Parts: sequence; C-alpha cells; structure tokens
Amino acid sequence: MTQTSLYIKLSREELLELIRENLSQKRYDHVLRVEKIGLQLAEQYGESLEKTSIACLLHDLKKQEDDQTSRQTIISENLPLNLLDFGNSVWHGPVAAVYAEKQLDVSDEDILNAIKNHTVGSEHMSVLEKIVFVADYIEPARSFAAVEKARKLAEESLDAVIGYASQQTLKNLLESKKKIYPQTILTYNKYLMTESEEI
Ligand SMILES: Nc1ncnc2c1ncn2[C@@H]1O[C@H](COP(=O)(O)OP(=O)(O)O)[C@@H](O)[C@H]1O
Repeated sequence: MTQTSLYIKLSREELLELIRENLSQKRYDHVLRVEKIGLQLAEQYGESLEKTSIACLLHDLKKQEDDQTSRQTIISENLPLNLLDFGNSVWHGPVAAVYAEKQLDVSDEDILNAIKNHTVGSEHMSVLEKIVFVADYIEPARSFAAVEKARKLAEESLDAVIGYASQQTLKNLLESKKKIYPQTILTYNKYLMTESEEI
C-alpha cells in the first residue's frame, strides 16, 4: 500500500500507527498475521492485494474500544439496534466499518463489508469478505481444535471454511449457553456443506 492508494488516504505507516494506538501489542500482532494470511488467500483466490491488506488491517480496530463509545456509535450511526443486546465481540466489526467510512474516508463498499462482517459473516459474501473472515479464523496463532480442519478446507474452498466456522461458533455458543447474534445462523444456512461437499 502506498500513499497514492485508491482506497485510503493514509500511508501504510500511518495506518499501522493508528492500529498500534488502538490495540494492545498482542492484538496488533494478530492483525498483522491476519493480513499475512489474507494476502496469501488473495493470491490464491484472485482478490486485490491492496483491498485485502486494508480490510485485514482495519478489521479489529475497534476490538478494544470501551463499550460506552461503541454503544454511542451504534445508536448515532443507526446500526441495527439488536447489536446492543450483544457485546464487543459482535459489534466491533460494524463499529470499525463506520469508523473506516466516516473518519478514514474509505468508500469502497467491499472493504467496508469485509470489516463489518468479519465475525458473523453474511448471506451474500464477496470474495474479499470471505478472505477476511477466513484469515481471522485460521491465522497461525489460532490453536482451537477446529482450526486444523479449517486450514485444510481453506486450501480448496473459502465457502467450506465459512460453513464449518459458523457451525463451530454456533456449537460453542450453544454449549456455553450464550446468546447468538442471528446473522451467524444466516451465514451457516447459506454456507453449510455436507462432509462430501467439503473436500
Ligand atoms: N453470532 C454470534 N453471537 C454471539 N457471539 C458471537 C457470534 N459470533 C461470534 N461470536 C463471538 O465472537 C468471538 C469471536 O470474534 P472474533 O472477531 O473472531 O474475535 P477474535 O479475533 O478475538 O477471536 C467469540 O467469542 C464468539 O463466541
């Protein structure tokens, strides 16, 4: 990414500085790993490297914002009010997308949707949205039980990873008796594949 980017006015250094100011070192390192895997997926699946880089770098920008500030954004920007029934893990994507659009003048809808939907997916995901979702799920420091299968699936099909990841997320939320933000169910219904379809 250069200073003449079509998609964002910040140079890469300025963007990294912004992320560093907003996130802990641990979360910052996660973001860089997501970008690295995202770029590999973009090569593999024919997506713009520049758009992938920007979306991956911004995806978690609001992950450590205080809840009150995020709540105010949800209300003032007319985001779906059912987000308020959940917490930062569900709303940090939509809140970061608003920030990217309003404060960083990112106008590319694909980049904004990839940031917005990276946790819960959606029924109609673009290749870029799929890449950010999958890169976040399989980045190398992830160590949960399902990640190996997800990495294997990513070699063949982003859709298969999204179906599988949504299934795992729903299973985990049910088992831990947590509320489910309904968009994950829509994503699951859309991208669910049988075992034989997966590979
Ligand atoms: N539909 C949902 N409803 C409620 N919580 C969800 C939903 N989807 C994901 N989560 C929660 O969000 C978290 C994962 O969000 P993610 O953006 O991947 O964060 P991280 O990068 O920190 O893992 C998990 O704690 C998961 O349980």
